Amino acid sequence: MSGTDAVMRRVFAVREREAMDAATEAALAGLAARVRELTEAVVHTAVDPAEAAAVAAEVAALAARLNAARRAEPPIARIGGNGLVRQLANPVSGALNPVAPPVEIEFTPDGGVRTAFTLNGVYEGPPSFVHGGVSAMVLDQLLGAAAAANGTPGMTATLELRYRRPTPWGVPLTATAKVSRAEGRKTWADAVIAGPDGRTTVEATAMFIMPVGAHGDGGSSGDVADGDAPRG
Ligand SMILES: CCCCCCCCCCCCCC(=O)SCCNC(=O)CCNC(=O)[C@H](O)C(C)(C)COP(=O)(O)OP(=O)(O)OC[C@H]1O[C@@H](n2cnc3c(N)ncnc32)[C@H](O)[C@@H]1OP(=O)(O)O
Repeated sequence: MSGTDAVMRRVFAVREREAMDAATEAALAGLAARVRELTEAVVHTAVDPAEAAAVAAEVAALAARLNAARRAEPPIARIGGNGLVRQLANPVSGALNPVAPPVEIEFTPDGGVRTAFTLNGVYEGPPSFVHGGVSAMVLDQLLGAAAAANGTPGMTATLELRYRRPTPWGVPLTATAKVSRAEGRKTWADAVIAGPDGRTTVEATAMFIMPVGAHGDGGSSGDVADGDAPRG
């Protein structure tokens, strides 16, 4: 087990969960993608009530088929080649979670993280624009990934959002995050979401705290990953 692997497991108390083979993961990712399409269709559909009721009955039957064999907990945690925990069913980035857009996070050469994504009408808040809580969720995840990429993962202690202008849905968005400071168990990071014109729509600052004991020494140090810091 790598140093980062061990720290991430302690920080997030990742328990061993039932292993998932690649074929199952691919099949469930495909299922989640179809359910995302279904969700979008439900939000936009204009079919008549009888048709909506008929489809609801079919969806209930499909849920019953899936529930015929259940895991006790969502599938989690694969440690990626970069040393970061990949949550397969994370609600922001998990390919196996239909609620997730999903937002795919990549590492940047400067030690930060970035993502390019498009949110559809499922995530609408004000008419034509993304719900502010959805932007916060995406930014929390991205900021957390930046803290982890810095080798100083933790729990979100504070998350401050500044909504500069509305974030449109249905168009390509980008978001970036980077750690600004790490002291002891605390790590601060900044992030922005930008619209297709490159203008910032939301800014965020977060502080993450590594829980006591996560480092295995009472949590007094911020250099959690030592020489094994995850970098993309
Ligand atoms: C499986 C995992 C996958 C991960 C994938 C990678 C990407 C991850 C992406 C994840 C993204 C999503 C991530 C999520 O969704 S994380 C989920 C959302 N966050 C939480 O649920 C956190 C809940 N809170 C806690 O667990 C504890 O309160 C924590 C751990 C935060 C601190 O409890 P602890 O007992 O350790 O604290 P302490 O009392 O010893 O205080 C220590 C110091 O900290 C200061 N302080 C404390 N709290 C706050 C506060 N709220 N604001 C400002 N300051 C605070 C305090 O004054 C003191 O300062 P000082 O006196 O020393 O100066």
